[in-house]
Amino acid sequence: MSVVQALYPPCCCGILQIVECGHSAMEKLGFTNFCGIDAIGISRKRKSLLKPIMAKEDDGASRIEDGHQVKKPNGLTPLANHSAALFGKNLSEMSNIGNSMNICWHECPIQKLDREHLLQQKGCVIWLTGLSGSGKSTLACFLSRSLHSRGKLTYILDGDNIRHGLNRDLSFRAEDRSENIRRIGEVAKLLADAGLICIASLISPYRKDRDACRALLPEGNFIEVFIDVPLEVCEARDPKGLYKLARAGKIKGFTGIDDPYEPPYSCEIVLEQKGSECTSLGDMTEIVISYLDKNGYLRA
Ligand SMILES: Nc1ncnc2c1ncn2[C@@H]1O[C@H](COP(=O)(O)OS(=O)(=O)O)[C@@H](OP(=O)(O)O)[C@H]1O
Ligand SMILES: Nc1ncnc2c1ncn2[C@@H]1O[C@H](COP(=O)(O)OP(=O)(O)O)[C@@H](O)[C@H]1O
Repeated sequence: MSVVQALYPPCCCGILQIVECGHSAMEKLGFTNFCGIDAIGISRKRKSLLKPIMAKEDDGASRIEDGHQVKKPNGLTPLANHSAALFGKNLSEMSNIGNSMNICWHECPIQKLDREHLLQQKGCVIWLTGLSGSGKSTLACFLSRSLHSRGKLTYILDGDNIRHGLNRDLSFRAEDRSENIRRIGEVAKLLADAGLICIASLISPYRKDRDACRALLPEGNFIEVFIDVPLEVCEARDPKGLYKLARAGKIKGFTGIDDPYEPPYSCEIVLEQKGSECTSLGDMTEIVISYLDKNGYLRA
């Protein structure tokens, strides 16, 4: 008898279970045998859907490979590489990421391109960065409305809004801002992979955090838009009265006052003021949308 950790039911969305299967049950339930290991499956036809991830043969002993004992903390031993090859998978795909041990990436036959075809657009992230009061949230809404009217699916990730839920545990200390941006970057990546035009609108004051989000996405999928509005203008707008509080020392570490904002060295789009005039929201929207159009994001 073998113990196999496999997807059950054996399909992409199956639940990972440890299944014990013996020879007698095997035939009755249509279990299959591969590489000397009895494992659960529906039929031989569906064998390709069966993705055993780790197995421990019933002697319970751990294997020695290259002079090392191969045993995972949960007591399961990796399948031999020839088993992995049978499924077109290499055991090196088993990963430890951060604190997550023994995890494995699962592919689905419906991919980003299929979703893009359905939506007739290309999934991407428009990353709006700039000081508080520079107009990020307003532009995000203008963009969303304009794209919506062209039949394009968008979703806004607004820093302020995400801090009401997913990121409510984060403060405005540098490391928390970084974590805020990292999480939003990861969510944006998922939305872009879903085929959406994701509009992320957050101060994201540190260059390295924005660059890290860019690095999460395929080349060309991260469109950084710097809303370059001077501090004096933002401060004069002060729609929430936060600059006033920051100047009075009632808010510590306010971006632009006593916390830094690092403008991008190079980014896809810079929306600047024209002299003392603010670029109109209509013009800003048009600049971003023509960039998307010219670069093929508005078709599949
Ligand atoms: N200390 C400090 N510094 C900057 N901003 C502050 C601060 N405290 C509260 N706020 C309010 O939080 C909004 C910014 O949230 P973000 O998630 O975009 O910030 S960051 O990217 O993590 O820096 C920001 O919203 P916007 O004005 O829309 O940018 C402010 O309303
Ligand atoms: N291009 C613009 N010209 C003039 N006022 C603007 C422009 N963009 C935004 N505003 C105004 O500036 C204020 C701040 O805009 P908001 O979108 O809340 O900025 P942010 O999200 O960057 O804090 C709002 O009162 C908004 O109406």
